[in-house]
Amino acid sequence: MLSTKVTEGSTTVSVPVPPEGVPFPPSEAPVFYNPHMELNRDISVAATSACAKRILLKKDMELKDITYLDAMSASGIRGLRIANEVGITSILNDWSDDAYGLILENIGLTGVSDIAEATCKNANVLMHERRFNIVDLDPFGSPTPYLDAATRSAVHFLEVTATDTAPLCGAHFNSGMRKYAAVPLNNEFHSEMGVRILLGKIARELAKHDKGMTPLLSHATRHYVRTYLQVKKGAKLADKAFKDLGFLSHCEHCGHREIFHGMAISISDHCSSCGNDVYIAGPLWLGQLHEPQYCDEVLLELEDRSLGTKEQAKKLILACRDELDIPFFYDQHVICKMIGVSAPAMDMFIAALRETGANVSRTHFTGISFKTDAKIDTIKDVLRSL
Ligand SMILES: C[S@@+](CC[C@H](N)C(=O)[O-])C[C@H]1O[C@@H](n2cnc3c(N)ncnc32)[C@H](O)[C@@H]1O
Ligand SMILES: [Zn+2]
Repeated sequence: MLSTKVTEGSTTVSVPVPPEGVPFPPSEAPVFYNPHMELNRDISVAATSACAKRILLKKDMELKDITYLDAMSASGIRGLRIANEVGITSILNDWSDDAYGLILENIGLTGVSDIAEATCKNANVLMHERRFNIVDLDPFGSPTPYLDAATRSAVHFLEVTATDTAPLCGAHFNSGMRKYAAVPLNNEFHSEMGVRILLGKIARELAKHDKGMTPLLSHATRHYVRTYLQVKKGAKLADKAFKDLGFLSHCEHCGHREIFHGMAISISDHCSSCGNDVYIAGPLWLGQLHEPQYCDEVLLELEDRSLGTKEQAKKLILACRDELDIPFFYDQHVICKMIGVSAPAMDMFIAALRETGANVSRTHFTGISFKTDAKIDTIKDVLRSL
């Protein structure tokens, strides 16, 4: 295998050069490496370090005794960065022999053999056999085939990437139904819907193992969703998580949205604002996507490090931290089109909406989106007035 050295953060590993003519990202290359996921990995290093510090606050253990499973390692770059840049023990697993060989080579290259272990197993088998303080899933496409084992294996934290955004966001409806057992809506806030469908699925998988979850940070970036969850054992905590599951209705006629907490509930299929038929999505996670204090911990970690995507990462985490805890956003351009006005500058619009007494924030999802507790009619009145 032709290889080249890449450095991310303070870690250098060997990665394959994809054969000529192989489309990018090179999922057909002997071992996968996607340079466009550096942002994802930079944030993972900072976020996992913040998780490790939280474990140390509660447990009498040393940093190197904390275990982090990189369940689908490929070249090992993610887990090796965690070992090298965070100092906890990484278990680097991949079922491909080519990947396993490269992981062994990279452990030597990075000089972390005292806190790195390579395994070559089906991730599901490994996660059913062993428990880890932190479990990280970074599969091709959907993480759903691994969630039963991962939610069983993760003792303190679970980190998940999903790149199957088309099923999650409603563009591939049947596939989304099969994988997530949830109804998505392919509308202007589908990206947030995708995050909430993924979290809803994880909450239900954790509940099977009598575990509850607290989302610490979740973001939809480019072609993927990434989430960091604190996991806690206890049937009551699992039951509590169910209170954060529910449904959302969306009226495409007037733009009104409504949420319904719980699984055994009755939902009107008529808009309470204009009376037209609504679309209903769910079950979704309706609770928090981010814990502001954790976001601050991650920001501190980012500040202390030399990272290729540092400024981009900080901007993203700040946007997540400052987002209102409301389970949907509005797209300013969609509402403007609905009422036939041109879109005003976002800052001016947000200031004017705040003057009505409403809470308003931007979101990390898109530059033209906002969250608010104002009613749709108030939003429209403000847009008409500008
Ligand atoms: C998206 S890549 C991982 C990328 C890597 N985490 C990174 O940051 O560069 C997915 C990897 O999962 C491996 N894989 C797929 N299914 C697996 C399974 N059931 N068990 C173990 N590894 C698996 C593939 O061989 C591939 O190397
Ligand atoms: Zn309506």
